[in-house]
Amino acid sequence: MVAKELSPEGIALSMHPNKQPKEEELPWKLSWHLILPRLSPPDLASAASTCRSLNDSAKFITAARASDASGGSESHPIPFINAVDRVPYAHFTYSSSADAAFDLGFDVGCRCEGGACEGCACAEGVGFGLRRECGRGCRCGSGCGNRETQGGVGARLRVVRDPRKGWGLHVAEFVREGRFVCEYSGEYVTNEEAKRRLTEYDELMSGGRFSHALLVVREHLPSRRACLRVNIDATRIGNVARFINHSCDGGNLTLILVRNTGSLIPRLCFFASRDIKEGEELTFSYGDVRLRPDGPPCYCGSTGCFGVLPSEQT
Ligand SMILES: C[S@@+](CC[C@H](N)C(=O)[O-])C[C@H]1O[C@@H](n2cnc3c(N)ncnc32)[C@H](O)[C@@H]1O
Repeated sequence: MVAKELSPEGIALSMHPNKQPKEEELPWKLSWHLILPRLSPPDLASAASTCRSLNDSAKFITAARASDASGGSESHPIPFINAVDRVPYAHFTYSSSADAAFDLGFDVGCRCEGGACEGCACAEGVGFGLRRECGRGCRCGSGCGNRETQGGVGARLRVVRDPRKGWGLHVAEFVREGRFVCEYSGEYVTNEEAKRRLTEYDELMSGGRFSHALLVVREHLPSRRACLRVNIDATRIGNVARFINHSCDGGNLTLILVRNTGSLIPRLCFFASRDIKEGEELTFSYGDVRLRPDGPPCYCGSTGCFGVLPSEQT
C-alpha cells in the first residue's frame, strides 16, 4: 500500500513502506515533527511505520500523551495508568473549562476591589444544587475567592484503565468532603444536536469499543414549572471529567451547576460528596435506569447495582 501525504508546504510525498528514503533525502523531516503531535493514534501509527526516525518520534509522542491527559493544561500532570491492556491513552482535544461564549459581556459584574467578594451579590447562592461565582465582567479579578471552580481541576488525579468500564478517573490524594474536584468541560450542544449525536453514538456503541461522554443535565427553575436542559458533549473536546464512570449508589461526587455572573448558561462542576481516600475511583450517578432499562450493562460493583447503565432516551 502506498500512502500519499501532503507536507505543510504542499509538497506531495509518496512513501512506500518497503522502500525507505535515506535520512538526508528527507527535506520534509522537520515538517513532520510539527505535524506528528497533531495526529490521531491511527494516523500516528501509520506515520511511525514509514521510517525509523518517525517511529522514534511517535514513541516519544505516545509516551508524552500517556504521561498527561491534559497535555500540560492543568497545574499537575494527569497520567494514564494501564495494567489491563496495551491501550496507552485516550485521544481527545483538551479544554480545561467549558466554552465562555455565553457571557453577556464585560459590563456585567461586581465592582469589588482587590478580590474582596465575600458577601457581594455574585457570591449569593441561588438554591439547592446551584452556586454563583464571579465572572469575566467582575472587577475583582482572577485572584478573587469566589472563583473556586475557575482554576482548572481542584485535586491531583489519574486516569486508570478498568477491564470492563474502560478508563476511569481516580484521585491521587486524599480529598475532603465538599472540595471542588473538577468541572465537566465539553461542547455545549442544543437539544436537537444532543439527540442527533446520541443516536449516532448508540449506533457506534452497538459495534463495541466506543464510549461517549455526552452528559445531559436538567436544571429546574425556581418556579419548578420549567427546566433548563444543559447538554455537554466531552466526547471530542473536553477535560478529564469525561473519564468519570457511573455508580448506582450515587458515587462520591455531587454535580453542582455553577453560574458565573454575566453568563447565561451554568457550568457543571463536581464536588466531593464525602471524604475520598487516595487511589479511590471518582464516580457519580448518570441518572435513572428506568428511563431506559435496556441500556448497556453496569459494572459499578456497588451493593445496590441495578445491572444497567443509565442512559438518555434517544
Ligand atoms: C463518560 S464515559 C466514562 C469513561 C469511559 N469509561 C472511557 O473509557 O472513556 C461513559 C462510558 O463509560 C462506560 N461506563 C461508565 N460507567 C460504567 C459502569 N458503571 N459500568 C460499565 N461501563 C461504564 C460506558 O461505556 C459509558 O458509555
